[in-house]
Amino acid sequence: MKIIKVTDQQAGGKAGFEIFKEALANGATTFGLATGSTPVTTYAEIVASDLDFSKSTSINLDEYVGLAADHDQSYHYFMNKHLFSKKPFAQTFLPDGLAPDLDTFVKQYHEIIEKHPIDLQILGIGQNGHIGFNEPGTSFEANTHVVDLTDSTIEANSRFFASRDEVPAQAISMGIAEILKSKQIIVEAFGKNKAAAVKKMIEGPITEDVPASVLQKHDNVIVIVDEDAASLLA
Ligand SMILES: O=P(O)(O)OC[C@H]1O[C@](O)(CO)[C@@H](O)[C@@H]1O
Repeated sequence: MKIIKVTDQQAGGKAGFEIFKEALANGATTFGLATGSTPVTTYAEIVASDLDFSKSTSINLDEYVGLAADHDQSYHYFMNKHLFSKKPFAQTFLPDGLAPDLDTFVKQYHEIIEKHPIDLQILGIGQNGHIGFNEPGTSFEANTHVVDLTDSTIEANSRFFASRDEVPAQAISMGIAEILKSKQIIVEAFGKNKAAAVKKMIEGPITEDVPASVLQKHDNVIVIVDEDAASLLA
């Protein structure tokens, strides 16, 4: 893992942007995208740039089950707001939170990922070490699947909802096996509340209890951390 330490999330956004820019220049066509508060500065840098994604494909990591694309807490809404409305891609794929048959849907999403190998995947990390919505205990062999969110994730994400009760209990997430097939991976983490998860991801044992620790097995991972998120590293 290559580690880039930055002063704050703004600088982290610039560092993430530079990796997107280089990947695009080197011919990357398919980008795996994440939501959450972490990647917003990278997306803002992309929006402010003259980079052209109009021939690119994007595939998002996850979506809440039960939220329509126009719900203001859905990840569809997030992506349109922060990126797609201002920087159009040729085609974008996101899990359908309202898919009538989730079992069929997750298989179809897996086929989409197989058909469009991801050149560059951006990830955030949950305080419990989750990547995408792959919670602790998720098999490293898993492909796209339906996840029961843990209390800690529901609690962490409740800050975006009017109340904790409104946070969906389930999500659809790309699986760890699919994430690991990405040619290059960026993990961004900012703030003290990510420090323990960052330490376990980089220095801890590789264990399904800390999903992000599996990234130690990938040969092209760049971790972008601010001083707070890096504060527990050796
Ligand atoms: O960036 P945040 O809001 O801290 O969330 C951490 C991670 O948890 C998720 O919200 C769950 O998918 C990811 O999108 C994100 O990378």
